[in-house]
Amino acid sequence: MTPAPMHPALIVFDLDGTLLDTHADLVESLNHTIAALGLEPVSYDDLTHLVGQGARVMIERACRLRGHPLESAAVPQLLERFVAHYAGNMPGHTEPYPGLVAAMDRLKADGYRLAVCTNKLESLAFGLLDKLDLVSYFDAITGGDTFEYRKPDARHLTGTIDRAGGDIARTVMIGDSINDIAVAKNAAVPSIAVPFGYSDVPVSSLDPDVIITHYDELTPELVARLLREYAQKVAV
Ligand SMILES: O=C(O)COP(=O)(O)O
Ligand SMILES: [Mg+2]
Repeated sequence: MTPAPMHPALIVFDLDGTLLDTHADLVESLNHTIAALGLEPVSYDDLTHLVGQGARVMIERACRLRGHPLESAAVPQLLERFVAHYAGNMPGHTEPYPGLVAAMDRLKADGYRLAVCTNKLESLAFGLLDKLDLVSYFDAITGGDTFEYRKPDARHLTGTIDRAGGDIARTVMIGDSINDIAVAKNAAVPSIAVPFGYSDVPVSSLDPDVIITHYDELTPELVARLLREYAQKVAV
């Protein structure tokens, strides 16, 4: 009997703080948004506590931080202000992290598929990756509004895997913060954490399977080993 063809292995990336260093533009657009309410700007240090659940939650958290909790009716207009500013300035100061593009080239040359699973709005994620000429690397790009659920709900990751034509048993999730490692655990997928993003706690405390400090470490061999070891661990 001919064995069933294996799905190509898939690497699913978080976006903000993982693929791209977006912090300067997030802070700028957030401060532009809350300035409409006369609130003092937030800083990069604040961002690690504000980002993670998409723009709407980031705006709500920033206003609360500045002592101005929002009525829910006020949110849509502020979200619109944020999106218009952010989309109008893309790509701004945003850049891929060092070594990312070379790592993606290496993995694709080895037959890996790549996808993005972010809590950023899908249109902003797609638009930003497009401005940076990175869209063609990915078989799927899903955002916090693509489905009716988002990270850390396992279905955001499993839905991304389906769209990318991947197989959950041959998928690795890579991210910078708690939602990414939690979604991987919730979906029973191995995780890689990067410490250069926007986590408000050390990534080691999130208990990822591997931590890489630079994309030079993201090799086909590392991913293959991680998939092998995770499968053995689950089988025990
Ligand atoms: O925009 C956010 O709040 C989070 O985005 P991320 O999931 O790509 O880190
Ligand atoms: Mg992130």
